[in-house]
Amino acid sequence: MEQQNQNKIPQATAKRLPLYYRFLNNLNHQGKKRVSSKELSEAVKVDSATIRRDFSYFGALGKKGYGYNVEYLLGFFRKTLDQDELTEVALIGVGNLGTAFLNYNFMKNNNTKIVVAFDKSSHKSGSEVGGIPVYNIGELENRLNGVRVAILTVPASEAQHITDRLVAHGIEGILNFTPARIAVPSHVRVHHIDLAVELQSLVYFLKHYPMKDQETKEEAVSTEKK
Ligand SMILES: NC(=O)c1ccc[n+]([C@@H]2O[C@H](COP(=O)([O-])OP(=O)(O)OC[C@H]3O[C@@H](n4cnc5c(N)ncnc54)[C@H](O)[C@@H]3O)[C@@H](O)[C@H]2O)c1
Repeated sequence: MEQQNQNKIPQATAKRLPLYYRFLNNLNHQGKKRVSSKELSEAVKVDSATIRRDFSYFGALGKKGYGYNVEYLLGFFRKTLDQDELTEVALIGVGNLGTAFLNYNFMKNNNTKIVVAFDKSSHKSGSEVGGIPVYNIGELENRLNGVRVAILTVPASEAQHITDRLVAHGIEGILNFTPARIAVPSHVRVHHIDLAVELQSLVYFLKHYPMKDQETKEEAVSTEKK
C-alpha cells in the first residue's frame, strides 16, 4: 500500500486498526480464510457499519455472503501498523501500573516492546521487572539509546518535568497514563489514557445508546439497502 493512501485514513479509523489486527491475526492462526463484518463486530465490539466504513478506506470491500479475506486484510494492517518493524518503548514510573505493563507481554500480538524502564526509587532501579531492566531516573538520558516512544506512569506531579526531559532527548510519542495534561512541542504526539473518563463514557453510552437500539438501526439500514 502506498504512503499516499495511508494518509487518507481518518484518525479514528487508524486508532481501531490494532484492534482489528489482533483479532484477524488470531483468526489467521486458526486457519480461517474469511470473516464477516458481523463476526468482526461481535469480537472487537465496534458496530458493523463502522467496520464496513473503516475497511472501505483501504479498498477492502466485503462481498455479500463471503465477507472479508483475512489474509488480504492482515497484509494491509501489517504494512500500515509497521508490524514488520520493531518499535522500542521506554516506560517511566515502575509503580502499580508500570509494573503491570512490564509484566504484560506487548510483543504477543504486535511489534512494540518495552525495552527499558526508569524509576526514581532506589529499591526499584538496578532490578529487572518482567525481564526489562529498570534504571534510576537519573540515568534517563544515558539509557534511552534512541528509543522514540515512552509510556508515562509516574505521579501526575512529575509528569511535565519528566516529559520535558524525554522530549529534550528525542522522544516523539508519549502514552500518558497520568491525569496531568502535559505540554509538548508540536512535533511530539501525546495520547492520553484516562480510565475514569473511559468508564464514564461507557456508562453514558450504555444509558443513551443501548446496543440493542443500535443493532435494530443497523438491521434497518441493511434491509433498506437490499
Ligand atoms: N490512566 C489510568 O487509567 C490510570 C489508572 C491508574 C493510575 N493512573 C495514573 O498512573 C500513574 C501511576 O499510578 P500508580 O498507581 O502506578 O502509582 P504508583 O505510586 O504505584 O507508581 C508511581 C511510580 O513512579 C515512580 N516515580 C515517582 N516520581 C518519579 C520520577 N520523577 N521519575 C521516575 N519515577 C518516579 C515512583 O517511585 C513509583 O514507583 C499516576 O499518575 C496515576 O494517577 C492512571
